[in-house]
Amino acid sequence: MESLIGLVNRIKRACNNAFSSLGDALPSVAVVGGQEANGSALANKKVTVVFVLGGPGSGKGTQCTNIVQHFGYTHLSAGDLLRAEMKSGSENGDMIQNMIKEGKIVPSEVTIKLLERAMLDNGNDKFLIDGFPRNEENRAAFEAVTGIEPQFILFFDCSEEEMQKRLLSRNQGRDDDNIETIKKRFKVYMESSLPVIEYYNAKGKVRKIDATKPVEEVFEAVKTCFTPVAASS
Ligand SMILES: Nc1ncnc2c1ncn2[C@@H]1O[C@H](COP(=O)(O)OP(=O)(O)O)[C@@H](O)[C@H]1O
Ligand SMILES: Nc1ccn([C@@H]2O[C@H](COP(=O)(O)OP(=O)(O)O)[C@@H](O)[C@H]2O)c(=O)n1
Ligand SMILES: [Mg+2]
Repeated sequence: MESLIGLVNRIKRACNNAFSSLGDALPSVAVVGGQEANGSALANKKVTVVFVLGGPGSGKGTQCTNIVQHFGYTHLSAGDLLRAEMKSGSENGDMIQNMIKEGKIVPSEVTIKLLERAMLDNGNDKFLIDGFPRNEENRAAFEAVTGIEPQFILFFDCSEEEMQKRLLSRNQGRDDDNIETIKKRFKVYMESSLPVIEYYNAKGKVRKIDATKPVEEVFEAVKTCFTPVAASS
């Protein structure tokens, strides 16, 4: 018997033949992991995603650890995934290392693959995606590839002075926590990442938190963003 995918593709071919004068051919259905998907294996896994955004050193990672403990999400840090990929000896290792050292944003293709794999490999269906999307290319590509619309955006708003102080005393041996790279990261944040936050703000999806306060106070504010969601699910 003809498979569903075969049938869909046959119908599309027929439509393309019939309407070829109308322009681009319709895309074929991709088969991922033996299942039908729209270019992403995630199309078959229903997931809830919260994007955790804010400048370098604003406290994203710290608060994600707290959220995981209280609200059952799985924390995926785009930066951590890229650093692990770099250390794994991947063919993209040198490129990732250079981008991080320069404070630049790694092409979406690489980061999205890592995020997709992490979500598929994890049994949980609720994810905090920390430090992504960091520019318009990240945002548009993630939406196009995965079809995932974030539940909301947690935005840690912090002064540059405070973020710089925190980064310089983070002590995690990171190549990019030096004053030269920090300045570059702040510039990329202002020019490329803030517009993404503004994009979601216009859609009413941003929960803004004053992140200059001490960790415990920030978490009190964070809790108010999650409690209604947790109670209703
Ligand atoms: N509210 C806070 N007040 C003071 N220091 C903080 C606060 N939140 C995080 N830190 C510290 O600042 C540094 C950066 O925090 P981190 O969570 O790694 O930020 P991000 O992931 O946004 O870069 C870490 O050393 C962390 O312990
Ligand atoms: N979506 C992302 C996230 C991080 N990165 C790279 O990884 C670096 C560190 O990101 P991070 O999220 O770990 O940094 P913090 O904001 O936590 O300090 C960034 O400066 C980028 O070079 C990226 O290219 N694309
Ligand atoms: Mg971080």
